[in-house]
Amino acid sequence: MDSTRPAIKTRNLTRKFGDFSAVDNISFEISKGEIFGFLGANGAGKTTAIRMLIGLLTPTSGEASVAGFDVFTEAEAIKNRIGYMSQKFSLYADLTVWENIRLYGGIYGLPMETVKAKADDLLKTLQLSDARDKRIGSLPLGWKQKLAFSVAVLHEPDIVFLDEPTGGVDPITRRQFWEQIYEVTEGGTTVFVTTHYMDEAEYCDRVSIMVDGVIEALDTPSGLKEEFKADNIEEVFIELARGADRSQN
Ligand SMILES: Nc1ncnc2c1ncn2[C@@H]1O[C@H](COP(=O)(O)OP(=O)(O)OP(=O)(O)O)[C@@H](O)[C@H]1O
Repeated sequence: MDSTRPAIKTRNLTRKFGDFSAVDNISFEISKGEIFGFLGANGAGKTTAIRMLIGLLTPTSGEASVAGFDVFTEAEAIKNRIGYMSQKFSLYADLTVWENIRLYGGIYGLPMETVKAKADDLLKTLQLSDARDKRIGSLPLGWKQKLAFSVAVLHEPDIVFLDEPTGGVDPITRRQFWEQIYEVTEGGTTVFVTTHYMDEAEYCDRVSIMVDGVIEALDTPSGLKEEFKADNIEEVFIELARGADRSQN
């Protein structure tokens, strides 16, 4: 991918369901290798935005390109250049660790030799070599998440989309997960991540905060704290999300 071109670019990207604007004119540019935190309360429109960016949902209006491809006309090309992981869509619980890696390697079109070599490497790095033939369903959640991330970047995508990747695990396990994120960005991969954990927002290069479908703030964590005269991102988030109609929080 051309390093001068934004990894993701949107302009007035909008998705309506009937008269309801789930995502309302969002605009931003994300650089190659950037970690972009996409925050918002429940129902803010994060998943809808991600579904448009990964080519699963057609926008109602606006523009967006991902890895240089247009979301309206080149959705298939986008799918080949991205990785995706969410709490809801991840690895197959009934397959073993190795079977999952092999399956995804096949889906991504990698040669079997490459898949084997990558599997050896990643299992060693994650200290999971002994779990190679264990069913995914039998592993602790934190391991499943680390493995799901490794599988989502197996094909060395330009961009990886992570939708609440660390839900339900302790802070130390989440921190280890973020070490993996930093590692892939060193190789130039761009990370687009949603989270409800505000400490994780501080780990991002830039953060946007979405309220009722609209991006209300977008800056570096330190820039946001300065702008809102807050000690941490949680305070900024609460200040903005307080006015939301959609959130139950
Ligand atoms: N297919 C759909 N039809 C109608 N409304 C929808 C549809 N998908 C999402 N919505 C609505 O759009 C709004 C945004 O939903 P979305 O799932 O994008 O929010 P979110 O920020 O990802 O929330 P969460 O953090 O709870 O996952 C919500 O009010 C939701 O009910």
